[in-house]
Amino acid sequence: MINKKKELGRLLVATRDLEVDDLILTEAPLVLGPKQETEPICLGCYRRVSGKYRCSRCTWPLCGPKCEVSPDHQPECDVTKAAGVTISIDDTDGGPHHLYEVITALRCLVFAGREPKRWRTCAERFNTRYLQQGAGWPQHRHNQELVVNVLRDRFRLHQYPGVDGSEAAIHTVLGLLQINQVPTKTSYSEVQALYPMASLASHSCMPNTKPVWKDGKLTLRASDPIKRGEAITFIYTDILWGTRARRDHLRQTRLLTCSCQRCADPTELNTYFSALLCRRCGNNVLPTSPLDDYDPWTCESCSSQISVEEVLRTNLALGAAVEVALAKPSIPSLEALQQEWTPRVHTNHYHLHAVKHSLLQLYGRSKEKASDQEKDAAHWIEIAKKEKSCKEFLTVCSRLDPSTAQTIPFVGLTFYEYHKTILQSAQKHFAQNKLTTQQLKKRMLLSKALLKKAMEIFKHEEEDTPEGQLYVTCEQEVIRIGKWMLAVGLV
Ligand SMILES: C[S@@+](CC[C@H](N)C(=O)[O-])C[C@H]1O[C@@H](n2cnc3c(N)ncnc32)[C@H](O)[C@@H]1O
Repeated sequence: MINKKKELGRLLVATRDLEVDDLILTEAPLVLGPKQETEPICLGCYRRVSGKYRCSRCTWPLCGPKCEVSPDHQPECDVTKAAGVTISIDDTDGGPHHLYEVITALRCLVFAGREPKRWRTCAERFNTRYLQQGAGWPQHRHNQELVVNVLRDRFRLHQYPGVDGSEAAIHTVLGLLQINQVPTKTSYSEVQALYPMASLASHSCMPNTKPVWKDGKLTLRASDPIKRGEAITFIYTDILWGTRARRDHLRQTRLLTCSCQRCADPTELNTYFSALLCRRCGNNVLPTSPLDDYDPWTCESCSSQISVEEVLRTNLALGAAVEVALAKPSIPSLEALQQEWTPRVHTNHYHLHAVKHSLLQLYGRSKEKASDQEKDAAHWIEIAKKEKSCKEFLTVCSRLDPSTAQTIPFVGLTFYEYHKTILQSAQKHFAQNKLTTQQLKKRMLLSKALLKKAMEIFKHEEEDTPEGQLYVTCEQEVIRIGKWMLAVGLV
């Protein structure tokens, strides 16, 4: 049901008490398209493209002939062909390509021209805060140069029959998209979409829904119990960022200031996800009043304070170092980074959390397929570190995202990596007569349970995605462990 609240505007509320996994809605998008900033992707299915295949009608890079006739691709295909434009995107391996910035706005305008009544009914409900900012909005100049001018000068959208391609109309759809688009994870990449209902859901950093994209539709299920009358919420930022980073991002992209329970909690649900360490006594330094951007941070123990500017400088420097290290990850470089920064920030700090996720995949990998004899002391040290990192990573994620709805790739993969540590050390200790048969059986069952946890998390993922493939690997591994248990007489 659509409701209204002074501080939130329109919002969706539950019309009855909902249990976890209860269906809230299933709906097709009004318009779906690439995010404004995106790498070259197929405009039919949203896979990364190599650039080798071009649409025979319009020359946009696609992944093959099937996508030429995809209904999603038709608006820009028609407009590009009519304008006689040849698309030249040569560097498909590089980063985002500016030409993609026009696509979703163009699709909205074509849709508005073809189905004016449906567009108007929905657009009237959408939030227009961005539009009220007009040319004062920092994105306005960027949009003018890279979307409005391109759509008019190159694609001649204003001359395309039945479409309002005026500057004002283009800025309006860009404004509506900015605030009301729902990040939508298709099988191959994250895109943006406007939905008649889902676009009205409000934001929370502790969202209560689980979005699943299947067969061209968004299905929304409850990820937490939701009481009748309570808001249905999404997260419009990254759940694995610290509070200041999330709040800044939300203010810049959605013009909203979040004050949810996590944002208001200095410890971020007991994770210490943004905590720094005190230079004087080494204890946690936390925001004194987390919803105030200018208040200094205070040490929990000795009460000494750090200015917000220093906090931001520290996060910026650590973030930059992590970005460099993760671009070419290796155990020595990531461990060196951890060692350098753990005296300054909490071990759960969000930037170090990302480092941990990379390390937990790297540990034990080089000798994973080696024979038992080849697995030396260094390998077993790595396995011990891997197990510790997996446990720590999962503990933090379970507090920030108990349902795992928002952290599927990270948490699912970590459960998979975790099972390897239990399996390998159990087999080693059994071979060394350090485990009884019963203890071995318990370890094997734990290892299988971890795999099943990963499978549960990946169960909705398509088979040709990395997560879908990992689901299959987990399934095969469960069978392999079962056979091994049978062979050694454990079952
Ligand atoms: C996707 S729209 C949601 C529908 C919107 N409430 C409306 O009135 O049309 C996002 C906008 O809703 C408002 N909003 C959503 N969640 C909010 C929150 N947690 N705190 C403050 N404003 C919020 C902000 O104005 C934000 O830009």
